[in-house]
Amino acid sequence: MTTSHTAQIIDGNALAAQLRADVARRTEALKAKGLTPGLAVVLVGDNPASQVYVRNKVKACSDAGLHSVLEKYEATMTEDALLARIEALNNDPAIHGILVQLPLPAHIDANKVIESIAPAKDVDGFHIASAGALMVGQPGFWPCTPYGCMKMLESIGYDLRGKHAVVIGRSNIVGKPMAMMLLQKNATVTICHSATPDLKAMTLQADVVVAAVGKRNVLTADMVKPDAVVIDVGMNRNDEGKLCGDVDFAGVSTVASHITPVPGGVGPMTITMLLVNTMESAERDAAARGLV
Ligand SMILES: Nc1nc2c(c(=O)[nH]1)N[C@@H](CN(C=O)c1ccc(C(=O)N[C@@H](CCC(=O)O)C(=O)O)cc1)CN2
Repeated sequence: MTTSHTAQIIDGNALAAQLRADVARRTEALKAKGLTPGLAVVLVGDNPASQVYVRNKVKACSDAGLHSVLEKYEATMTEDALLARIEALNNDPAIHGILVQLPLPAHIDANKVIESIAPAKDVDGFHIASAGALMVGQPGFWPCTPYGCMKMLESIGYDLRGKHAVVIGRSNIVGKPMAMMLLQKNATVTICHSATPDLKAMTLQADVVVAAVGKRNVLTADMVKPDAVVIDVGMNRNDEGKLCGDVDFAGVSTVASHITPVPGGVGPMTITMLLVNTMESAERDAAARGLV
């Protein structure tokens, strides 16, 4: 007799809705004390995907009751002009979070721009001060995508202590901070990347796999230990043009205990954690002003 196994899906849309409802409640509480959380979203250029993301961020703010401003600039904007705008937002008391949508046009140094954001308003968590704070376990903003992955693990009551987590991908905004967050929860962490000689040998030892490479079918069923938890951060298009992740979802679902889908998994959590970080920033401001 054969038994078929299907992993439980961790539904990013449902979890995002719960977290956004909590942000909305906290926003109301802050407004009652006279402070409205505010987010500035800065877009330079006309990248079509970026236009959709910034629209979604502004809408998410308005749905949760946060104030937001969308600053859109031509692709020809100079780096100096952008730095001047960020300086103004750093000094604007109505703004608790600043995000500059990436990618930026090639003539602008993205690192320089990110480093110009005041760490206290770095709700994307991309500033070196935020990365350093995460590394040493100090308070600071965590980058939204890996932070969302941690919330997904928390949502299934997963205890990372003593577990082996394998992160595939070493980007500054997902892979590296993801590894630090898992380590902070006492997992044993392995980071794999394009120069890892035998990826399968690593993933077969993993209790948790986070795939964040940006390449289809990086993780297939034969590479997964039975009952592992699989988090898919990838966003790719298949041959039919349909959105898909880095993981062979159908195959891996027959082996894993839990899995995140694409779309509807990590993606919706990214914008949600941006709201959470903006709310935290506003709450810190309220505390500093003696309002709470
Ligand atoms: N300043 C930033 N720039 C960029 C970030 C970021 O976090 N901060 N991340 C990405 C883009 N991004 C948000 O900006 C983002 C990407 C994808 C999703 C999402 O919800 N994906 C959905 C599918 C959407 C679709 O159907 O196309 C999903 O996976 O379910 C949200 C945000 C680069 N730039």
